Amino acid sequence: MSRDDLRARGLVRRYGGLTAVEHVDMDVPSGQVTGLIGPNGAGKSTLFSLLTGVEQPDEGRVHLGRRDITKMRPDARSRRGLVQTFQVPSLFPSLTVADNLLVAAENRRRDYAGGLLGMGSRGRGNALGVVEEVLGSLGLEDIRGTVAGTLPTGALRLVEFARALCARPDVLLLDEPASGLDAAETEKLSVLVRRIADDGVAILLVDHDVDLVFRVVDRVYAMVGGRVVAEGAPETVRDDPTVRSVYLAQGPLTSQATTSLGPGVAAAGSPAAGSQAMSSAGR
Ligand SMILES: Nc1ncnc2c1ncn2[C@@H]1O[C@H](COP(=O)(O)OP(=O)(O)OP(=O)(O)O)[C@@H](O)[C@H]1O
Repeated sequence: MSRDDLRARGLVRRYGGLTAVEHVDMDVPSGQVTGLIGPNGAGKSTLFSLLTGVEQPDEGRVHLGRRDITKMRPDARSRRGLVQTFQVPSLFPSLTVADNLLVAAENRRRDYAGGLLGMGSRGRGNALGVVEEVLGSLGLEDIRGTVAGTLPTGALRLVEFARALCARPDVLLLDEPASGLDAAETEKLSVLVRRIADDGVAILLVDHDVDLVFRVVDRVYAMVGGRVVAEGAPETVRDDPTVRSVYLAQGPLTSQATTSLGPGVAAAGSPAAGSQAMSSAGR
């Protein structure tokens, strides 16, 4: 196991009589994109919250590298390199794009900051450098001075992605990053996700756009009713009989077909994840 892999074992989360996540094992290795799919209510958001620390499991453990982070709060996980994006972008609406990114860059974990990029010794100057690098690599220079609250959805989502990158993640958890994006924006996002993973970051991609997930990931987990029903290479999971039966109403699960789950299967996201993002936006 690499220093930066994320690993979950035997995770269980119950809400009263309902088991939302039932003995789930998951590996999110560095340098790879790992996908998580499943129909409405499958347990994706709950599992995501167990990985970020927003929720505590009733059973099971979460490890970041060799460190057991099961009891660690979300902000402490973030300082150790486990960074997430939110379904509702968690930006300061009255700050410019560049200032939003600067806040994220300056909040980077201290232990890492003194190392790779010399943040500890050169402080704000290097945070500015990180912001410039991320603005450039995502092609966001033109909107650097735009107030975040005035941006359209597509640009907002890219800035949210940029904010997460400014925190220099080892593990990046992406919650519905393509929600509200058009085809061109989704394509741009998928190229970026792939590039970040190729740079050695461990990425977990949770999205209702099954086509996007199958196109981008190295491995995928499919959840139904709180359990992982299939896992492996995208082509293996796509052909799994249980996965096929769950998605049958959506048409063939080919990497060419547009298989975003329709209204009968998908929802805009769980209330828990949404409220978490909203409260984060109001920091
Ligand atoms: N805070 C909560 N209290 C009670 N039940 C909950 C809570 N959060 C989630 N659930 C239930 O747990 C199950 C899994 O929900 P979850 O939101 O994790 O699924 P999901 O796969 O993310 O769905 P979606 O695709 O709609 O976001 C559902 O039956 C849901 O109603």
